[in-house]
Amino acid sequence: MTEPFGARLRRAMDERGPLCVGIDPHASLLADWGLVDDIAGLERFSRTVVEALADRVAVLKPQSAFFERFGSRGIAVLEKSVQEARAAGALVVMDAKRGDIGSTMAAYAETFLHRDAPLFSDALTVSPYLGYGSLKPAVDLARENGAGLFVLALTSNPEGGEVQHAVRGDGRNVGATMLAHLAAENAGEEPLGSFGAVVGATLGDLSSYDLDINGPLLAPGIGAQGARPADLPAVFGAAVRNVVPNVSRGVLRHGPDVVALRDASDRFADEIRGATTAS
Ligand SMILES: O=C(O)c1cc(=O)[nH]c(=O)n1[C@@H]1O[C@H](COP(=O)(O)O)[C@@H](O)[C@H]1O
Repeated sequence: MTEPFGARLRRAMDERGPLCVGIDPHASLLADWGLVDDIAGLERFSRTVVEALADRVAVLKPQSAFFERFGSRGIAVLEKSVQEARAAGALVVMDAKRGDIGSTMAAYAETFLHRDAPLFSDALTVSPYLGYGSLKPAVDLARENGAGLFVLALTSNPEGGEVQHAVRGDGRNVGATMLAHLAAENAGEEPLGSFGAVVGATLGDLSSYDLDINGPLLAPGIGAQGARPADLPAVFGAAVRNVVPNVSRGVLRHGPDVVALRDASDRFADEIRGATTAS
């Protein structure tokens, strides 16, 4: 049986530190790197990030949208990036934020979470806002294939609150409910469950939430969205040990020089280590 994602992630976090760097080939970043906004530019950008970072960070997170905008050739670049990043030792979280119902959700799951699929990734970001239960085909297939999910619970963007902070009849808000579902999913798993939550590092004090889901907390928002590694202990409290902080533009803007990308990533990794071990 394949080792579950949660166990593989825990080991990677212990060995490499918890930083997740995004592969987000924005048109503006391609321009800053002196690349044309075309398939060759996309290919060069992604290859450079993988070459620079896949052997040192725990997780790389390609943002599918930036590849999809080039159509089938963009998807081919995404496939190659995922495969090369995994071969170099990074875990890959595919950021595609999929969410659908029944057999359609099952097809999305087959796309990213079946071990034989060309886009197989260690984990996938998913949206539970068609109802947490709609994610069941993805949960099941992830379990079968040793993969994981990151479920959008409390997102980093200010607009997220109108859905996620909505209070239900039982007095609990929607985001807290998603965390509770994940805690149930991960119950009894050691050393860490495979079903994570996305919880923005930008959100300030989250002590009113039970973040103890026995699973990873993907924390985007550091760098370009204004959060800093030093904020992590105040935002996450004791759950900081399970936080996978994500930085995309904050690292990528230092390219295309491979050494500069590594230095930027190492600086974030050091700051995160300093902030989270001091807590
Ligand atoms: O699921 C995500 O990764 C995600 C969730 C969220 O709440 N906020 C968020 O910014 N993200 C993603 O994290 C990355 C953040 O990029 P930067 O703001 O450039 O560091 C982007 O790929 C976003 O799509």
